[in-house]
Amino acid sequence: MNISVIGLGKLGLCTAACFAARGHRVIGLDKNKYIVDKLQAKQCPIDENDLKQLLDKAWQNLTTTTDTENAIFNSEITLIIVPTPSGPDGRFSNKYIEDVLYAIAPVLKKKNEFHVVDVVSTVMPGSCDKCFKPLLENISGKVCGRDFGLVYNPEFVALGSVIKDFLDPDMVLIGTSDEHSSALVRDLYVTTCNNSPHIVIMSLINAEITKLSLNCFVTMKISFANELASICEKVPGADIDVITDTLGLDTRIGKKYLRGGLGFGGPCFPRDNMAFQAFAKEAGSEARLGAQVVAINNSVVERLFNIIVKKTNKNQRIALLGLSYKPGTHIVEESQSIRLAKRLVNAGYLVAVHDPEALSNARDVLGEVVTYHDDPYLCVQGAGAIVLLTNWMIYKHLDWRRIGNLTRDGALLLDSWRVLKGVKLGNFRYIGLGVGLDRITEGNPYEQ
Ligand SMILES: NC(=O)C1=CN([C@@H]2O[C@H](COP(=O)(O)OP(=O)(O)OC[C@H]3O[C@@H](n4cnc5c(N)ncnc54)[C@H](O)[C@@H]3O)[C@@H](O)[C@H]2O)C=CC1
Ligand SMILES: O=C(O)[C@H]1O[C@H](OP(=O)(O)OP(=O)(O)OC[C@H]2O[C@@H](n3ccc(=O)[nH]c3=O)[C@H](O)[C@@H]2O)[C@H](O)[C@@H](O)[C@@H]1O
Repeated sequence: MNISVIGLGKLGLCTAACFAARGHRVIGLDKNKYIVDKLQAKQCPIDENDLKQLLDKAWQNLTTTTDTENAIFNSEITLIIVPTPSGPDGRFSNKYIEDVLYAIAPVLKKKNEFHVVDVVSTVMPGSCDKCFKPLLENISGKVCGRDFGLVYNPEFVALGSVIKDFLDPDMVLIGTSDEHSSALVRDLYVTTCNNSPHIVIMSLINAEITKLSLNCFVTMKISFANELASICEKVPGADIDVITDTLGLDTRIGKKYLRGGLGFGGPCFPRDNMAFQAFAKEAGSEARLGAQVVAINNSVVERLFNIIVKKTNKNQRIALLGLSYKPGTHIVEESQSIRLAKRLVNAGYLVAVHDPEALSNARDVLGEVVTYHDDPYLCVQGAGAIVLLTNWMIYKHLDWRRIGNLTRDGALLLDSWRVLKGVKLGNFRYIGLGVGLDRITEGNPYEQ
């Protein structure tokens, strides 16, 4: 098929590369000159697992242009994958999508063949029917569903595994204005995915609500696990992992995204929850669970902070290991670790931080109020407490006996994801978040 993709960022370029590597002819368009120049030089401008190798298979079918008319005339479907930033009220802005639609609509007016406009960006429910469709119809003078098609086709991919998730999805969601458009988009995915996903076709509004509610449901699972973890902490002998691992065996629940720990962060989950609440309010209803999911997530940082306050002296250095919102990325947007760092600094603690990839991004957000370390052993030197935050694999494999000698005697070791369970440790007071203490000994109550 002939596809155009407008917006070649973290999701758009991976999408374009997947289609092109599977033999579809793809025209990519981005307003960022750096991205276009790099692609024209056959270089990969985005840091995402497997993208470089996929592009090697895609180059022969992937061209770039800065001309919208060229992109529309030479394709049957246009995917729009531009940002939809959140406003202060939690709603996503359609500004960038509208910019693209204003450029596409006059071309639709001129084009005689049927063309499908496929919005992939995450949008507020109601955007397609109330905003995109009237905009395109008014400017093109054509009728949506008859002369051109409008599709809402969000992706369920996580950063770091965008390509794997894209090629092996559980489902493909297609909201559509008409059957012809959904059939075209379905064929595009059938000929691209490695597996045979469920392909679900529905109205535009239902697809918009489905995308947002899926992310909110997943975060509800995470917050459930974190609430359970906070209860387990108070119960001698209780262990969050033993319980959630077993809960996950029930197919009504499932194991994925049920890990108690630091809570969720990043550029997607937190803002999707806020948008869902704004959407419910706008619809004259209320997302009561959603508000609790966010409150429980915020309280994880408070739990960590309170343990640190209780178990250390203010003049002791606190070493935070892991700053990105999850391992495998340098992104610190809405990172729980960054929140904890700010909370500690504001309370007067001396904070030292380490991360294998996110130090530079963290410095942009935190400034010089903490000390930054490339070497974890230097970060923990003389610390009264070490807090294991983002669960990078390297932390499990550090020489913990050596670290025991570098830190203060009996330093607190607070392990958000319990990665050190079973690891031989030095002289620490070890606390796994979500683990109740079954041995209370005077003077060193948290030793396990
Ligand atoms: N990154 C991800 O894994 C996921 C992203 N999404 C959604 O996809 C959308 C895009 O996200 P990302 O790819 O992460 O954003 P991004 O910021 O990495 O990329 C967006 C790209 O669009 C380009 N752009 C903006 N306005 C344009 C215009 N008028 N014409 C041409 N290009 C334009 C920008 O230059 C940029 O390269 C957002 O709505 C996001 O919520 C949804 C699921 C996963
Ligand atoms: O809509 C989006 O844009 C995307 O948002 C998330 O993707 P992403 O934010 O990249 O990352 P995830 O790997 O899902 O992790 C999100 C957060 O949840 C946390 N998490 C994950 C799993 C878990 O059991 N517990 C938990 O706290 C992680 O630590 C991380 O902070 C979704 O997983 C994607 O399906 C979706 O397409």
